[in-house]
Amino acid sequence: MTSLPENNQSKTGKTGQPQGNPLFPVFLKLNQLHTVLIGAGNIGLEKLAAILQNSPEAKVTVIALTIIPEVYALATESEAVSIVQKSFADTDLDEADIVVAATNNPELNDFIRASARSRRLLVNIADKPDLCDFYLGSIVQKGDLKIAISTNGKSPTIAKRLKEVLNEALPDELDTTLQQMSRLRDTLSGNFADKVKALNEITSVLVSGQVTKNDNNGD
Ligand SMILES: C[C@@]1(CC(=O)O)C2=NC(=C\c3[nH]c(c(CCC(=O)O)c3CC(=O)O)Cc3[nH]c(c(CC(=O)O)c3CCC(=O)O)/C=C3\N/C(=C\2)[C@@H](CCC(=O)O)[C@]3(C)CC(=O)O)/[C@H]1CCC(=O)O
Ligand SMILES: NC(=O)c1ccc[n+]([C@@H]2O[C@H](COP(=O)([O-])OP(=O)(O)OC[C@H]3O[C@@H](n4cnc5c(N)ncnc54)[C@H](O)[C@@H]3O)[C@@H](O)[C@H]2O)c1
Repeated sequence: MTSLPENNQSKTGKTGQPQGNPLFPVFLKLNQLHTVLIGAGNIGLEKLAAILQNSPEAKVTVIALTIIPEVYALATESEAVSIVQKSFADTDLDEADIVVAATNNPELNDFIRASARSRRLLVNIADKPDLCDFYLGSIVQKGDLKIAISTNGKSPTIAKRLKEVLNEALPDELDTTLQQMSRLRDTLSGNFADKVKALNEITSVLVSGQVTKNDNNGD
């Protein structure tokens, strides 16, 4: 992707590491967690679609006063999604593990955030960075490979464009390589350090630069 004009050089911090996005990425098993999604308009639909595209078996309860037909249609594709047509109440979070809100009411958003935090639940209020404990990312997927992109909220549009660039650039064969490596990993014997060494030697052809010291720590 080409830079826009006046692109500044990235800064580095005290440790020499690049400064910038301080968010810590994680990959959640939403089929084992209960997501409560409040709001079922266009933005609620986008969030539900993003959840189900990534985690088709995600357990989601959608709570909203009005529900657009597309949300019903999407919900029928998954047994783990249920829809409750009602006004949001604090107790709707009693069984929740994680909360995503997409309502058109700023006071309600504040109330949902307060309800979630009082239960120590992580909450995302769509498009309201100040109210979020976490952001949704733009996702590139090739089989078992998944890359999540965040711009630290600076430009979701760039996250989306970068996803498109990477989707084009990454070969579909990458997943074949992943499956082969997974099988090979299962067949390797010896101690942990030997296995890590073997796996790094086999994959060294994938990178043009030198093997770094971190390649041997097995994390
Ligand atoms: C990645 C993605 C994931 C997803 O939502 O699934 C995502 N937004 C996507 C698209 C998108 N969102 C918006 C546009 C219109 C263009 C524009 O405004 O830029 C487009 C582009 C489009 O639709 O074309 C509107 C928007 N979004 C936020 C604000 C508020 C603000 O910035 O202050 C406003 C203005 C609202 C207004 O003006 O009222 C905020 C957030 N949006 C985030 C995620 C989080 C930061 C992620 C990061 O760190 O980069 C964060 C902070 C919180 C959150 O919502 O989680 C998804 C890409 C899907 C894909 O890959 O295709
Ligand atoms: N639609 C867009 O393209 C867009 C783009 C950027 C930002 N936004 C913002 O995102 C927010 C959501 O947008 P939208 O288009 O999905 O709105 P929407 O009006 O279509 O949907 C809002 C949802 O919130 C629900 N809701 C409201 N009060 C409720 C309550 N007390 N209890 C339960 N549910 C309740 C409604 O029933 C509805 O399902 C808005 O604040 C909007 O300004 C929308």
